[in-house]
Amino acid sequence: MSDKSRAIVITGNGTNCETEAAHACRLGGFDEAVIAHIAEILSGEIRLDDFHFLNLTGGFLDGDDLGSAKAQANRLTNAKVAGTGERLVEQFIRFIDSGKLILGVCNGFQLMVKMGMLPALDGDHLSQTVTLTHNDCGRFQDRWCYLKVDQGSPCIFTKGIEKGIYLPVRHGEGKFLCNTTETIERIESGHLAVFKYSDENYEAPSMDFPLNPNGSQNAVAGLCDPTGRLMGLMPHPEAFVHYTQHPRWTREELPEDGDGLMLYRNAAEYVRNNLL
Ligand SMILES: NC(=O)CC[C@H](N)C(=O)O
Repeated sequence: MSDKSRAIVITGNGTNCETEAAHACRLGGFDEAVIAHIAEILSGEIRLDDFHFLNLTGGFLDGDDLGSAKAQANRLTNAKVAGTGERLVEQFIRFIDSGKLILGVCNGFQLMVKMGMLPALDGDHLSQTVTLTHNDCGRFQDRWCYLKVDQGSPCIFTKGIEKGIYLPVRHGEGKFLCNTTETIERIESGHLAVFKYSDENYEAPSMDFPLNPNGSQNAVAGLCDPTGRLMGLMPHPEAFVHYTQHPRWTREELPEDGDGLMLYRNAAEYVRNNLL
């Protein structure tokens, strides 16, 4: 592979925000960010092996039919890559095992949990143990949320975030739920619940609507796996990379960078330091 840091954004079957995700990767410091249709990957034209950072974006995969991202999770788990004899999921596992990074945003987070990539408590990235389901309020939520960061987390994307970040959510199925109490306990004790919906001072996780827009268990908004290299979150970091995207930018003094940019900067730095 070249000495350039390379990000890939997978699109198709109902994704959106791919242009924003690729822009955030470039702004964060990646030398290249390629937007690839899932068909180009399944046809073997583009290989995940040629990239360091995989982005699974937001959207409405298969129209959210069968539950958000469920059909795509089944497709990606079972589909073969043309001309190679291997299943696409083998490319995913090789990607993970070679120390690379994956970020799933919103529909991409839903896809990661439904494929089993997160939280992957025992290092098994293909068994589903948690889900994201219909918001408690019964409606789509489109609003900005305060996300308290867990500073004890192994997550590589959140290094240097002091208290929390402010990002928009746009989803109908963002309620995080675990299959058993043991799962949530292990997520908590491993500091894998990287972001929690909180009050505006990032002091305490909140179960109150609308601070917590969906009723997520333990107010979980984002998760990482035990390696810290795989992360998913319901809010959209790519939607706040510059201060003019903030809802009150004409009235408040804000730094140039939007809060979401930090995740992409950290990813680019990690790749430069560990994978090139
Ligand atoms: N913005 C998104 O990615 C939406 C995610 C998903 N389709 C939902 O509504 O829950």
